[in-house]
Amino acid sequence: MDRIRITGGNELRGIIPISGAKNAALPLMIASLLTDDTLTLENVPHLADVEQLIRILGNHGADISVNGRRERQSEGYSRTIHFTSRNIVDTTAPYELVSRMRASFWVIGPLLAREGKARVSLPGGCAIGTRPVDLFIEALAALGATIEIDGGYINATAPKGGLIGARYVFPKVSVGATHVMMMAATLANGTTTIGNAAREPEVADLARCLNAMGAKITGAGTSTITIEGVMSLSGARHRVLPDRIETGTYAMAVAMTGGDVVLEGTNAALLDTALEAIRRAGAEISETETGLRVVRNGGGIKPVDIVTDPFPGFPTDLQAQFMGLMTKSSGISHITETIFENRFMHVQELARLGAKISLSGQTAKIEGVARLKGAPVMATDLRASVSLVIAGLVAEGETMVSRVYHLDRGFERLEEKLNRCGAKVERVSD
Ligand SMILES: CC(=O)N[C@H]1[C@@H](OP(=O)(O)OP(=O)(O)OC[C@H]2O[C@@H](n3ccc(=O)[nH]c3=O)[C@H](O)[C@@H]2O)O[C@H](CO)[C@@H](O)[C@@H]1O
Ligand SMILES: C=C(OP(=O)(O)O)C(=O)O
Repeated sequence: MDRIRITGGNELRGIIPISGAKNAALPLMIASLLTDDTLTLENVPHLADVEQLIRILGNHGADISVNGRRERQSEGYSRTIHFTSRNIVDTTAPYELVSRMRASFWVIGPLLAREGKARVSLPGGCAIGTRPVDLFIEALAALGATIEIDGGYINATAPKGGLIGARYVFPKVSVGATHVMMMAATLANGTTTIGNAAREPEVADLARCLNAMGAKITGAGTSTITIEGVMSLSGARHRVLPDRIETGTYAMAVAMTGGDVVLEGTNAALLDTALEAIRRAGAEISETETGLRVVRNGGGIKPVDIVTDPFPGFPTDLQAQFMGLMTKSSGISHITETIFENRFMHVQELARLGAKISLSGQTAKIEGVARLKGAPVMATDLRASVSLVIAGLVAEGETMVSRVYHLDRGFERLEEKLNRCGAKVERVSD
């Protein structure tokens, strides 16, 4: 199993190309099941989750071809991939495939809308909370589907004439359930209105792609989305938007080590709240022609309190990384997690490096320390693992991160991107 060895103490200086967003690419790939035509996606990141979803879509009958090419001068590595699901050969998404990744459950929306039925295993994904699927069930039932849970699977069946447009207000904001209801409603009879919809940029990106395929969606990116059902969707070509979580992660890494880095191919509007927190922590962030420039030349790291929230709030997917940054601040900061009930597993691992963190319910209190010291640590989930890398970049000596398969789910060529900017990060295969 691979591990990552970080030798701390180097500033970051240079250019980091930002990849296409994992959390946009996954629902976009799933949307290809809605049409018998070809959906071409550009800027798809090369990640374990993308490879796993390729296997899942293949199981439903998708024909998938990849054009590998380097897309930007300073070496972006994302790929263009063509997805063609001429026929759906299987409407079952089996446990062995779905249990490894939460987003694979979302195939339920397109399968149900196009084929009138779907049998999908209850999902897996990062162990950051219980992560129920009640909102998906309610949303699909609102469109007329009959849902049964049987042997760890959800069996969903559409009415004879297909799904029926409806008005549904989510009792709680859910990114995944918004994606699924929006996809399912594109082929429903009549108009669907989704209230209290997730406003994440990835939802708006999915709607842009669906509209390019012939869907009639307005309001995506706001909390009310309207979808006028159409008879069928066609193929399209769509570019995946930049990864705001990768952007925020590297911005926090620079704030941590000090230095001067341009994050290429991304933009501030994707993560305003997080950038504001990083600025308050002491980094300067400006927009450039090619992306975002992050600079911290001396001045230390200031303590900043944050609370995670659905977009446009501070993203839960950047909470662990921000905690990594705060371990070296000059005072006391508080981080409150409101989205997932078990997303503090990085606390005990950061403590191995010398961080001083105490937990009270959903709030962590971080007392900044003058020095962190390298140690063996274990990645517990995707974003937790990269918080250990951020801490390792300034820890004295060597930090060895194990279980890096978590990291490979969501960070494309992390070692290479950091090393080009002066870090010392090495993958060790046992
Ligand atoms: C692949 C992907 O895009 N994953 C992201 C997506 O996950 P995901 O779509 O799974 O997250 P949700 O927005 O659905 O979850 C938000 C909250 O709603 C709860 N909930 C959700 C569905 C449901 O049926 N019932 C229910 O109670 C969840 O347990 C959680 O407490 O959004 C999360 C919140 O921004 C991010 O952390 C994940 O990185
Ligand atoms: C939690 C995440 O992914 P997933 O929803 O697939 O578990 C994530 O991307 O941080």
